[in-house]
Amino acid sequence: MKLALIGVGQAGGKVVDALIDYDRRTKSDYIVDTIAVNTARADLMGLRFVPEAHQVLVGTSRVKGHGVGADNELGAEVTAEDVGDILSKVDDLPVHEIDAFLIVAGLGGGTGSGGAPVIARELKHIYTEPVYGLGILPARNEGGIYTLNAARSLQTFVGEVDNLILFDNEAWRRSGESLESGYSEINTELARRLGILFSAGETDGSNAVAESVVDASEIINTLASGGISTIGYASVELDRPKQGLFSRLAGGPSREADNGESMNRITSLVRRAALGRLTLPCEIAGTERGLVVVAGPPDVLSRRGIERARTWLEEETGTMEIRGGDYPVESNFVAAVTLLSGVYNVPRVKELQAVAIETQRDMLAKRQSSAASLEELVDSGDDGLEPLF
Ligand SMILES: Nc1nc2c(ncn2[C@@H]2O[C@H](COP(=O)(O)OP(=O)(O)OP(=O)(O)O)[C@@H](O)[C@H]2O)c(=O)[nH]1
Repeated sequence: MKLALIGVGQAGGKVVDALIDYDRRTKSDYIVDTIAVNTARADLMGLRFVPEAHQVLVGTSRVKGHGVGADNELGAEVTAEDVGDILSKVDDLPVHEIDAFLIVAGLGGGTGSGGAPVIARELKHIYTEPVYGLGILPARNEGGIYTLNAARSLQTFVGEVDNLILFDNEAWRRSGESLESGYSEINTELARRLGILFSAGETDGSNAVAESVVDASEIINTLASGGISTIGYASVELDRPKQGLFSRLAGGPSREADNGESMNRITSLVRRAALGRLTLPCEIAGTERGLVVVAGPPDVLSRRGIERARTWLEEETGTMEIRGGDYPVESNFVAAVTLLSGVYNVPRVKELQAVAIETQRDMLAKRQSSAASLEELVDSGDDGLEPLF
């Protein structure tokens, strides 16, 4: 499946960088083009793979290239004011080659959290291709304002995109790591999941052994549930010599994969992917739609294994809309990716909303009490001075 990526804010840009890096190293080739949008000049300069010509600095007349300091209302305003500059960059992309847009942003800050929904709304207005979001939730220890931003942005963003894939930093952070090296590792994990999912939909059918390959329409139909999605992943190394890193297969041996070992490997991988650490932890029962992709060398891609895993996921989620297929690649591992779309039972989102309501109430109370204190202070110094105006 071919995508145009738009990274908004610092996290958005860095994650897009990580996705491009994975795409190039593995030759998965699902990214057609990229754009990075920011209010901070320094963040754009830090990008490694999004070329300068594809970068848009917004809000210069208001924030002079210094960012919006976690003020997501300001992030939304300046993005809306300069959205013409972003749209003219999108206009330069080969849109006829893409299947969808993916807008990537951290939802806890100001630029990505405020700007991403604005860009989504404009793209949906102009283009017929689906517009998906990839939103990153802040970790708990980032503080109230990040939580409040994320809760508000989530509500707006999910309403503007065709589907919002979420990644929760809280579920992925590890103690004892510096913030930067921690982010770099989790961005790579995220890139691997999206890389396998979206490049699976890129298999062109020329492959003689690819009998049940996933295609772009299956990904689009799965995401068509709307709402929020989460992605699971599990992999196992094969006991055989390494072959390349992860390159697409062109032709290959005939399929002799339906033996018990290959079948069991696949069913156990899919269970681990769906029940292990998801990009957004949630209860999988009640999921609206799902997709299972199993990637690996064709001689171990058991179709019966994938079918069994698909049926298992139908039972676990309680929906009949589980699609499944394989993705033949040269590798010395087998990997399963599960895309669960339209998930509702998400404790973290409920928690974010509850904390955000409390933070908003606290902020309002503090604002009122500061206003009262200031009035008291000024009044107490009543020395007969006339106010200026
Ligand atoms: N996974 C991941 N999350 C990140 C990364 N960098 C920042 N974040 C998260 O993204 C959130 C938003 O931060 P930024 O992207 O820096 O904020 P911004 O959108 O640039 O907005 P302002 O800095 O306020 O202008 C933070 O709360 C972090 O949770 C990253 O490299 N990877």
